[in-house]
Amino acid sequence: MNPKLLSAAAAIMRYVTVTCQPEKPSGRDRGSFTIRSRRLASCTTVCCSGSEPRATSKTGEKTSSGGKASPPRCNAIKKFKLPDGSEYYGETRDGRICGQGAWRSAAGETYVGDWMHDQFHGHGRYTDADGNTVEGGFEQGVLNGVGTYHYADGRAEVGTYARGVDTGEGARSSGVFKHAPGRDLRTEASYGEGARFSVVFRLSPGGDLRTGVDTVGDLAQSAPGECTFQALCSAYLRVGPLPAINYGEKSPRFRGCVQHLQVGTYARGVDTGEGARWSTDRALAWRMRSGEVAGEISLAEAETIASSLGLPVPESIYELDQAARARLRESVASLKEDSVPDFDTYLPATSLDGKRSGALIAHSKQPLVDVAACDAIIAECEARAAKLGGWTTERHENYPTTDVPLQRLPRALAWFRKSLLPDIAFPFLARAFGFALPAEEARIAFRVIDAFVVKYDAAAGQRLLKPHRDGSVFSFNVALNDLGQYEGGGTYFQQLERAGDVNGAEEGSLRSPQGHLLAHSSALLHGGHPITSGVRYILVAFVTVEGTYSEWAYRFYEDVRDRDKSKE
Ligand SMILES: O=C(O)CCC(=O)C(=O)O
Ligand SMILES: [Fe+2]
Repeated sequence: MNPKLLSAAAAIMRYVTVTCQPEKPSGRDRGSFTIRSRRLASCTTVCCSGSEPRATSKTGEKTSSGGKASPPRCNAIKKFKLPDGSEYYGETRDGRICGQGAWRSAAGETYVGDWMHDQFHGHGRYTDADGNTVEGGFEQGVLNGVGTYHYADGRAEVGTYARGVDTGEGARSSGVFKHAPGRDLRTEASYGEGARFSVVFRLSPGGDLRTGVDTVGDLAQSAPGECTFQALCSAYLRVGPLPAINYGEKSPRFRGCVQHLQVGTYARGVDTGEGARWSTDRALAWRMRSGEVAGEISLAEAETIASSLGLPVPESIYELDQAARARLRESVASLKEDSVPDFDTYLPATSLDGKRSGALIAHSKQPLVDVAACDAIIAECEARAAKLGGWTTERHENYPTTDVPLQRLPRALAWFRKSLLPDIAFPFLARAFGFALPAEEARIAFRVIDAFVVKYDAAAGQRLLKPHRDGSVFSFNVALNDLGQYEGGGTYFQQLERAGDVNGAEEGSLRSPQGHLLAHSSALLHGGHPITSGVRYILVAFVTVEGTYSEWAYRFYEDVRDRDKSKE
């Protein structure tokens, strides 16, 4: 991601001195930027009124954690548009960007923080259009010093970065990678419990891209030297096997997330010291050395690395805050084993030790999410799709859905973390699958690894989702619109179809009215039943359980899958 910083800063550099059209200085109007930096806010209101020069930051904080420059003196707050459609709001000096300010590109990237000579310089936070964020010290447009990455898929990394590691032509622009021949591009991915692999993209001196699975060391695929991220991913996907995944069957029946593939060390601003990386669910951690994964480590070791860098363990984008966690703990503790469940169950099963029984599918009898919340999510999705070029169709391996990931929907994501997970979905999972879980504490040990809104449209785009198994332990979906808005549809389960119409399931499909929640073991063969008219929206989430239970999760998944397959 960081090479983008270079091109972004360079683009500004080219335009700002020549063409910027400053609007009336206005110290308080922050335009439409989301300004997250407290320092910026204090600067705009306190330090930089009119043309008063500013000697030091009012907060007394260091200007940069990596850059050595003394704090620049600003002389005006300006807001302007650049010819490429990007916008800047903040301090300037002699017609150049200098001091503190916020920038947003037409594609949706943002940078909030310190600037000098039209470049990111000092302390700042850059977010690319996919929601990947890096926060730390910058020097002349590249990350320098200590920094924290938050990847859009939820993984995070801390490390020490230094300038001057020139790896050639590395640059990422609008999803296109240009590579220096001979340079290795390494990616690695996590597919939930015990399911991980890494993959290398290697360029031959002739510029061909070769991809392969790291553990196999066999670089089999070749593609042109310049390709999109998607092409990188599909090049990998054609290479095929998921070496450590061992879910027993190869795709195409496995639905995982292409999004989990991340390109690492590939351009300037490379991390040069020791760092740590975490998986999305924070169940796994790796030691990072000079931008390379240097082996898996315990969570405690990763925490030690972070604190030696003076950084906290990065929070997961799906993490519950303290208050939400306390509510969840309380509501799960008060669950009564013998009360009548307010959900229908399907596919009876026993726990792995055979001592408790329950079911693998649970469907709420009542709406659990109110109409306003459902409508707001659909509206946010459609607004975002209209503004930023549509729904994604390529995030999931083999079984893509037309979806928008929740990290691109800030309001929906906040609601999901603060309300849906702790107050509705996790208690529901605890209740429905408590029989299968290996310990009491496991009832509050759920972790989301991916969440997104899917749109099925009978007239255009996706009408159905073919049978598959998800790459998580439990999956749930919330029906976001009313049954009257489409015909057909619903969540299909092969076993329900085989068993005949169980409990109102038609052709094996459970049709949920708006606001209802349907949760199931991810290992069941299931899909999106075809819709024949209208539009269907659902919110889908893939859930694992905390690392302590990974052994259990692995066995549970295999057990369900094997029994499911034996019924095929
Ligand atoms: O359409 C449905 O109800 C199922 C969706 C699903 O299985 C998925 O997105 O993985
Ligand atoms: Fe699924």
